[in-house]
Amino acid sequence: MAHSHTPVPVTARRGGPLRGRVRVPGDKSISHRAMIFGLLAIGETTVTGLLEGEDVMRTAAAARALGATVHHDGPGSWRVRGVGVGGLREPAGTLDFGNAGTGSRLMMGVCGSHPITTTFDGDASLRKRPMRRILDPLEQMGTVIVSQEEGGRVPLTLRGPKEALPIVYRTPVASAQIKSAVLLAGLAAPGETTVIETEATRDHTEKMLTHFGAQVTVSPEGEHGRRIVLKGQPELQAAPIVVPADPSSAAFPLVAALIVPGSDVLIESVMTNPLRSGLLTTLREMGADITIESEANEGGEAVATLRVRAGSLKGVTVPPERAPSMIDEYPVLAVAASFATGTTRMRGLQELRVKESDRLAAVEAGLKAAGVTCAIEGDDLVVEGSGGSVAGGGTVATHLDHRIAMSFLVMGLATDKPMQVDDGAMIATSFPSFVALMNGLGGEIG
Ligand SMILES: O=C(O)C1=C[C@@H](OP(=O)(O)O)[C@@H](O)[C@H](O)C1
Ligand SMILES: C=C(OP(=O)(O)O)C(=O)O
Repeated sequence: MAHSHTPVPVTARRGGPLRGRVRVPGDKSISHRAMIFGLLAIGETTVTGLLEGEDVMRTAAAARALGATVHHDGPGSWRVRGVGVGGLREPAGTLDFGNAGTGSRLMMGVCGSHPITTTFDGDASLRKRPMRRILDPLEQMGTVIVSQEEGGRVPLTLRGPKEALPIVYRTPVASAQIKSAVLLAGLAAPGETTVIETEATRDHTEKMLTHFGAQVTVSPEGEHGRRIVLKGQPELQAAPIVVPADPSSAAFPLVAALIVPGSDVLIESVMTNPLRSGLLTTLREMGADITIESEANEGGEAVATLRVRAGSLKGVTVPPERAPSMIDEYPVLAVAASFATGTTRMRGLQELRVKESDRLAAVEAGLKAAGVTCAIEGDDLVVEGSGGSVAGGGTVATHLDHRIAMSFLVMGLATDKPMQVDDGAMIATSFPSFVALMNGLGGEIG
């Protein structure tokens, strides 16, 4: 599959304070799931606020290939007419998920429990990411792995059983993608499918299963975990979906406003689901000036308008059990930590090694390119804060990783010398309007 693109270098430089009011695009996790639930429901699902990033568009294309009718009515507004659980059509070609771990892994769960053969592929980043974590439970449910690249990588082909077996599955690592793949596979199985997680991860799949009429029970498991039980073979009924603004995207203007002196920014209606809010907790512990201007509910999720003002930050230790609730925000937290006074230790980051890039290594290299002292110690990242002034001036290798690109562009808005990233093309996977939005606040990115 041809995936080469011409790298687009992008530079960020320090200018005046950031000022204004913004709303970031719809949540990526919920947007993928909107397409997937739309496909699996009977009737027409309407979606508003959908993230129209490349990752979600891949999931929309896969939903079409599996039999859904997908209409785009206007910005963020979509309609999906589904085929129902059990009704998937065997796709004519390979399902190409590009850069998207979430889309590919959740769809493996969907397809793997249906009696069809499906081939999954993606870009050079996705081809490096571990899929065994999805294939293992699927094999227990009766899926045949027809072919796979070494170590369970894409391209890979699945053949689903006539009727999937329900399982009880304890996720080996804290991962909403594993949990969701097993629950989505369990939809096609008779009886109860159970997922047990030791650390609670984002709960969008459970909430949307309930919203679409499935029977799901969630109970606590140990100190931080959950047990989720799904009754299989429900008839999912189409239901409207309102996608709230993505806290993982909001993290970029948020951290930028904290580190660019004199900034005062309002970020509208950001989803504050506690399983996604670890960054807010951590930044507040660091002394960040973040206040809530208003609170509301959008599509069953709490949202809040955040007012963020620049100010001094202090280093903190981030406990490992907080990782699931801020997993994608560590790169930009490391940027904030570079400007803080004192040391920030982020503990238990092993999962960062298997994201779009090895984010532990990419963050360490980027911080060093900017003149920041940092180290990886086991699974921890330790950043020595500069107390406010960071040299910058380096070029950061982004390794096809949108969050690495955006994090170091945010950094460049506050460093003494500009920061360049080698390729900004992947920003379009999750936040296509990033550069325009940041520049609208007064940033100098281009
Ligand atoms: O379920 C989801 O929507 C996601 C789960 C997380 O991945 P893991 O499940 O691999 O931790 C996260 O990093 C990803 O961006 C989105
Ligand atoms: C890890 C991420 O996404 P995915 O796993 O869907 O590629 C992310 O968006 O930071």
